[in-house]
Amino acid sequence: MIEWLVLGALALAGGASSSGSRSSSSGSRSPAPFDTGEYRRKKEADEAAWRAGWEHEVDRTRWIPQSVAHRIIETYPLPGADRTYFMTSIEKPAKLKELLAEFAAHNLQHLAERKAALKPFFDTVEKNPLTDEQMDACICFDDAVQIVAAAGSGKTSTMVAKAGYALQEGLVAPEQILVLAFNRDAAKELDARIQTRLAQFEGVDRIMARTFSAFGLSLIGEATGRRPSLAPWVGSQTDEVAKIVEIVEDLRRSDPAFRKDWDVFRTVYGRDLDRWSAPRDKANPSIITTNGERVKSDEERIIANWLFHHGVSYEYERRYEHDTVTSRHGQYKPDFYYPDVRLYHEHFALNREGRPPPHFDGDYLGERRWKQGLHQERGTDLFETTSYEIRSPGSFDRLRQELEARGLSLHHDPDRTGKGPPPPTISQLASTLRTFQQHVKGSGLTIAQIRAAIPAGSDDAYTARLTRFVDLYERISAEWEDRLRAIECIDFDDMIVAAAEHLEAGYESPYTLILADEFQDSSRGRVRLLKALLKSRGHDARLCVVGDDWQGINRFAGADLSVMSHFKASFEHSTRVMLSTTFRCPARLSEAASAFVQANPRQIPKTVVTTNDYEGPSLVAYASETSEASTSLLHDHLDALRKQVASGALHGSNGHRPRVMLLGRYNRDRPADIGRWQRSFASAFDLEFRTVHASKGLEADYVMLVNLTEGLMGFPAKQTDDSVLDLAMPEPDPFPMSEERRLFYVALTRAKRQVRMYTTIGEPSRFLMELANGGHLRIRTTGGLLEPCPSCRSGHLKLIDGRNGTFQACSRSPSCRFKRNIAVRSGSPSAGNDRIGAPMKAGCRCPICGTGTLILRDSGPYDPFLGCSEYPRCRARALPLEAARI
Ligand SMILES: Nc1ncnc2c1ncn2[C@@H]1O[C@H](COP(=O)(O)OP(=O)(O)OP(=O)(O)O)[C@@H](O)[C@H]1O
Repeated sequence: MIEWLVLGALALAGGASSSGSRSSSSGSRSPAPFDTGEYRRKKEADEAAWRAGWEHEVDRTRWIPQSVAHRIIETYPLPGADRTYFMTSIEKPAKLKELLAEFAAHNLQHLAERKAALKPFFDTVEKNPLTDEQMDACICFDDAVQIVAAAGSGKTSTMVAKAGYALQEGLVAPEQILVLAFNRDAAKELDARIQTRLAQFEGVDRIMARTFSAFGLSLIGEATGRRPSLAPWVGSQTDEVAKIVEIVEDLRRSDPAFRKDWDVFRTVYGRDLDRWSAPRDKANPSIITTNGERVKSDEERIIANWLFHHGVSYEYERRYEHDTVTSRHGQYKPDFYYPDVRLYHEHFALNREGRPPPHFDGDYLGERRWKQGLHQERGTDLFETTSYEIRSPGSFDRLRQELEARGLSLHHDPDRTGKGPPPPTISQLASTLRTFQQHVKGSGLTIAQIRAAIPAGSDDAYTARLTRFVDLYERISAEWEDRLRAIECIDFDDMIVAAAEHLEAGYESPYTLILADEFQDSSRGRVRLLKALLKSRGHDARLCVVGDDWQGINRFAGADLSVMSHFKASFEHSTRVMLSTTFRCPARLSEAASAFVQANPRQIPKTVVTTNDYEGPSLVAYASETSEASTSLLHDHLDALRKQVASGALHGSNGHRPRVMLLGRYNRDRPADIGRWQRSFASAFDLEFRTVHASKGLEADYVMLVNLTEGLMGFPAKQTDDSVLDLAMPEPDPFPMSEERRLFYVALTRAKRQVRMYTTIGEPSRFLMELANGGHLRIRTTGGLLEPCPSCRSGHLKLIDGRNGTFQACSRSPSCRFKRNIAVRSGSPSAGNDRIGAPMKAGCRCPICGTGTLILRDSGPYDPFLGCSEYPRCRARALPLEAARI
């Protein structure tokens, strides 16, 4: 549905006509206290004269864009003379609304007429006849149209058809059409599709289909007569990151102050902190320091890493030197102890006002007083830090002073290695810096503006890290610019900005229809370029962008998803059109994927419907003991598919060979045997491996998501949500892992039939558990089903043989304390049975009576079941684990 036309529908329902002459009584909001015949005639004459003044500006054989109504209201004095400023300010908005409704009603009829008249064209312009909403998107020629599309809704078809529609109707000449794409492959595909599908139009080869960058470069060349050169290292994310690494290494060599700042940042502040006010993510139970200790909080990890890299000898949670066990207190273990100077150190999660986070329960401040009193009473030394202090710029100043005052000498050693996870590498940080730089340059931000964006006084902000990051960025980006200048080159961000500047300074663009694909991947720099293209043509250019904010996965390359939600604010007189029919995913898959991605309330809501009536299971998951077992299961499944194809039981969709796509979060997820598998299954189906990023825009019958586990290199990946990026964003997205969530959505929506997910029992991905929790799938294991924990929603339930019988507990214990008694008294009274609510292993202790043993009974009229050895005294029954296997 086209947003604006709702107004037209209302106008039509109210009896308004779209003809040029209208009675003022139908829409004018002017008060008429003495509405005599003479007054009415005068009013009608005024209205007719007013309309006659501007009617030549309106082409009623075409779509009338909203800007026409706005221009009329601004240019032509309202009907009737002698208006006061006050009357005009009241009447103008009402008259504008009336005119917009009138034009919307016209457009609604125009839409219906053109659909009917051009049916043969719309049925053949693409491979499949266009749907109603695709035709709407083609015919709607508003000033700026935003097509918000679902995955698999035929975005490319719609773009091609829109260019074809414009040519068919003579709205533009081929050389006035500009099609912009995000990357080279997409630009090539669009160009090829336009050349084949629109071959009947003369001059179709003059349609310009380019990437934003290639277009920017040629525009600068035409505007200045000197085409600029791109630096040899730009264009590939890998090369750009390598350049940052080179700059960092050079600066470390040449500047000792930089070296120190960089090394301290990498080893102590390299990883981000969770928000102070949010409960800790239970899916991440262990926080491990570089030295290898398991600590209770991220802030403790940072303190420990600072101590470790400064060579301070410390003990974490060592037993206090005095016995403190009473009826109320256990043995006290202070957070840190410095044996060389006999100093205890407690770190408290307190904000600037001295309050603990809202989710803390218990008497946290009382505990603190107890600890302070204890040290005073026993005459031991206590040093305290708080969250506020550690997160503030001078985070470790007091601790350093205290330790040095006691005679310790501190030396930072960035190369010290421990048993725990090492700090991020130069190249990992360089990647974050490059992404940050793309956002900063794309938005034209200055260092002062970035510094001003560092939140002051917020409990959650990690200002110590943000400040240091911006200091480093300032040095590195200055060096980047120097190196560009030295070889008289520019980078892509400069190029987009420079192209926009030429247009803004008066260079006239020849394009009157601008189509931009994958708009969700645009930076603010690209939006500026599109605005400048429109402005350079005055009123006769139209923009149409196609995007799916649910598939915004290029933040790492400078994309700023807020361009989608801010479209209305960025482009005057815009309209939104939805493409909500997917031709790809089956209903259940589409529903699960839509619910999953919309868990983030920032995503634009839409209801996706599907034309795919595949009814088999569209989402299945398998958890194995090890990743090797998981790969072997995947191979078995591929072999089973091969057999089904060979026997004729399975075919590809639309008469094609079946296509199977293995997807991984990283390249390293590629199965080692993929080459061999491709050869041995070649007779049955096409098989390939891709990263999820590289699968964008593609589809397959079966999608198999491998290595779907938690962890640093898992899915979701941990390092993509760095909060430093928020400093360069107009509207940071506070929803955790939002970019990874969208990436997962992209993976799910590649499948035309089924998505199979492969994980391990120990570390299933939280995304997978969320789907299981939402009832969208069941996770199969070799031992039965993996039931998600209803409390933390990221762990799964395990059977535990306890002193008082068997119970279920969360795999994330002790971080998640969920426990459940599995005995359920639900047997019918006549049978008198006690059903056990989870499949059990034969031979384990009966959870109902606690004394008997569960024995497999497989004789008689019933399916095999486990019964208690104490029968008939105990009538417990359970499903055996083996029978639960699917
Ligand atoms: N009107 C239509 N009727 C039937 N099938 C269509 C129609 N339009 C497009 N399709 C088919 O839908 C599938 C998805 O199209 P396409 O790849 O263009 O979608 P997309 O919106 O670009 O997808 P994604 O956003 O996931 O990259 C293709 O197989 C295409 O041929």
